Amino acid sequence: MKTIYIKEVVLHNIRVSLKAPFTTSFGTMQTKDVCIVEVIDESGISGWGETVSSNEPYYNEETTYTAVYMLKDFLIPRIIQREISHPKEIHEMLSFVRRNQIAKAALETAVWDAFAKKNEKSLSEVLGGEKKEIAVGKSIGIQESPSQLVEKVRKYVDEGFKKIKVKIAPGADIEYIDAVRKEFSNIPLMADANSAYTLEHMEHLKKLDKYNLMMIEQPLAYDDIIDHAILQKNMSTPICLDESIHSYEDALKAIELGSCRIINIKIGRVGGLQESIRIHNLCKEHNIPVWCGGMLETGIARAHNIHMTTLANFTLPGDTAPSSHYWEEDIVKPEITMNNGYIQVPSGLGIGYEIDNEKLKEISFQTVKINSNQSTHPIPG
Ligand SMILES: O=C(O)CCC(=O)c1ccccc1C(=O)O
Ligand SMILES: [Mg+2]
Repeated sequence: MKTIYIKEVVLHNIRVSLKAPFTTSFGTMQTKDVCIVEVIDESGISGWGETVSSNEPYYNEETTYTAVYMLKDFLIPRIIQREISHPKEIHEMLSFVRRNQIAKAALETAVWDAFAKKNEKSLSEVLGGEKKEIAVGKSIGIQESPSQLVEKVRKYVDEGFKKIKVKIAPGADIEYIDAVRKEFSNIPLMADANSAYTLEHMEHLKKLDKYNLMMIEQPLAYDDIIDHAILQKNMSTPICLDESIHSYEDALKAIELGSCRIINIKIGRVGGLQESIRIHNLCKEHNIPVWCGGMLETGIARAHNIHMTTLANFTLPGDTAPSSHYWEEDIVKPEITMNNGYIQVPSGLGIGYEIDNEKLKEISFQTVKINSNQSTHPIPG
């Protein structure tokens, strides 16, 4: 495989607006700032990544601007003007910085894209993926009433989505799930609580067991794996962890403790594609199915998600809805589309979608070019 030399990194800061506000137990999102990371190698190939954080540290501790800061002052200086023999090395190279996984993933995924392009392969090929198409699910935010939720679910079932995920929180849970199940007795259905409950709610959460849900995602605290193990022993619905899993080590401990039976892998949350692959392989060995979570990404990070989902143990549909479900305008061409609940994996080089440079320029409010280590901090290596 050809190595790449990282000549320059360009940070394009953009602001995007959702077509409709998205409400979870931790808040409502309408717009967000995204830092698009462009890694340019010596032959002029560009690889693309993005920060999948939101502007507020409510899902996890990172925000778009903590990520931008980490990228500029620590992460880019570590890899700029260096030869990279394989992108799987990046995670280790960036490990001198504790956590900040979303910032690391934005850079690491861009290097994977550039490396795949340099070697004239699709991202899926260099990751070792197998599927040519991936099954897609839809994540639905908290609605005003159960009947409004039922209408949303009807719309997405009609569009062909292979899994319906409903956000829940205390006060918007049993009634909502009950209404959906009454109307759709057989659809693949799950709930995501985004850490809205504690063990005090155990008897309440057990009421969900009768609805034949595929899983309940992250019911308890964002950093917990102990209480989840207790809850899992007392609930028949499989627990899926999202927020609690930041690394291979976290996944290993959660599996050993019995904290979950399914894991949602988000490239941003675990610090990149290499760590995602390690978690995927670990889960495969332990018969833990995985699926690809979403962070309301633009087309760039969704493309990474699509390629990652081609790995064999992504056996459940992911939160990788088509472009038209998110932003007023996407920045990839052609936009990501779905057919009967499947997205065809692009076979072009790297992420396989072009960046709409005109649009990117139009919506960038700040562009920063970095082509040398200008950090005032000591950077190892
Ligand atoms: O991108 C998507 O469609 C998934 C949306 C979603 O559920 C989500 C969006 C932002 C932050 C956290 C989550 C989550 O999976 O918990
Ligand atoms: Mg989640």
